[in-house]
Amino acid sequence: MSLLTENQKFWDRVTELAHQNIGQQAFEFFIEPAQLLSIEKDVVNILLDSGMKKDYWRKQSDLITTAGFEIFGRPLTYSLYAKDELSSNELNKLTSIDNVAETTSSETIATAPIANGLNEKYIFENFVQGPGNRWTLAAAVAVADKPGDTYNPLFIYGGAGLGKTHLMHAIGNEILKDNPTAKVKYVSSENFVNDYVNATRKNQMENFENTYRNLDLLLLDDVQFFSDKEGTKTEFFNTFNALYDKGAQIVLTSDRIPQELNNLEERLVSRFSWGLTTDITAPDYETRMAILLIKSESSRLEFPSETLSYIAGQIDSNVRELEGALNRVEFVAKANGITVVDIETASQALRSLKNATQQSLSNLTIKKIQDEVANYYHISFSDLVGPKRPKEIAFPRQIAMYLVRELLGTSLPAIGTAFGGRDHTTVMYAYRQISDKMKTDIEVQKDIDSIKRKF
Ligand SMILES: Nc1ncnc2c1ncn2[C@@H]1O[C@H](COP(=O)(O)OP(=O)(O)OP(=O)(O)O)[C@@H](O)[C@H]1O
Repeated sequence: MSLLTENQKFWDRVTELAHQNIGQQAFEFFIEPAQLLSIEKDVVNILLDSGMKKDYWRKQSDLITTAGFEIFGRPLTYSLYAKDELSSNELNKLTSIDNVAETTSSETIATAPIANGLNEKYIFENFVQGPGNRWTLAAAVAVADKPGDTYNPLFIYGGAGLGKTHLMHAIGNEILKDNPTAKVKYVSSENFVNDYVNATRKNQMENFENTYRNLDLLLLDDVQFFSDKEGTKTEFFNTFNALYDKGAQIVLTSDRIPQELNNLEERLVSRFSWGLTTDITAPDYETRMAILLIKSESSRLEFPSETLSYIAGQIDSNVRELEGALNRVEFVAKANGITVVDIETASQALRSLKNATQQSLSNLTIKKIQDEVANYYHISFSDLVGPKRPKEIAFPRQIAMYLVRELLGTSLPAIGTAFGGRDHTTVMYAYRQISDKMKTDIEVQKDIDSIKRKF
């Protein structure tokens, strides 16, 4: 029997099962107009006439699972497409896919469709280009154009809230626009580790590997938070190799350069440099203004340019905070029935935002700062406050002392006591060292920024 007939048989069985289980009207409305596009490995691609029917179909996994077992001897997952959500180009591409089932696969099949994790809001079109992100944006566009070809892996690093995640999602969304059946997955490093741990616990490693090693595009965010446990590191290494070897695209982000990822193995870090490592730095004034302009357009309020300029002048190192400031101003304006937002309103709103930040710092303690710093640099608390002096420990210690002084205003002798009874001149030296670096060293700025975000 040909594979094509097998597919048809499978689809006939799906509709037959549906007929038996649901009412005639629902059957005619939801099931009959649906079309089988293709069956690729474990995934059945189904085309609906309307996107509003997706919810109904999402609840019909039993039909697909049962028919999958009956015809192919294994459960299948499914992906839904809707004619009214696709451009004619996308539709043509989809409907020209050969209806070939790869029935030879002996892999264990996941029972739920793979969620790609993408946020559709993050696209290239609404990413504002500026001197701080120009090259990274160009690289991201090139990767989306020719995944697996131009820069593989693409490693994006930079400080908090500067658009790394936005660009990652934009790559995924763009690739799916060109190829809706591409297997794309966005995942934070933390969730990758969670998925792995859950899979080992539930004895579902084959599922895990099926999900991750069959991707066309893996977007792995914040690799600095990757667990340093042996098992997960090895799994990540193997996943990386499997994807790279089959030409799948890998995009990674981090708040620091690969060489400073102490949590990952050397052999993995060295692979990151096979592709392109590129950074994003803080937006200049013009870029901040352009971002504010775009974001304020979606509000029903009017923002004269001097107000936007005022906001852009207040927050200069983090786009997420810039957005937060704009939201805050919008909120205060709306609460006061203001439609044209003047500088006075903006400054009032941002004053209360600063107060709120101070409020959150009021719960901060020296111990909390020490713990976060130790955690960030993957050293123990006792090393941080202990006598050891190698650079990997002395530098985090200086950072922690700087933060305690900066955020809590603690006296130098008291800081010395909290760090293992050190002399106040040592603390002063540490504070000066880091203050100087903060003016010129982008890596130190990024580290401090990331640690502060934890508080
Ligand atoms: N150039 C830009 N144009 C438009 N929006 C931007 C730009 N840069 C950042 N943003 C917006 O700022 C917010 C924060 O960006 P994003 O989450 O991508 O930062 P990040 O670098 O991944 O930060 P983190 O390291 O903290 O995860 C998002 O809402 C994003 O859309």
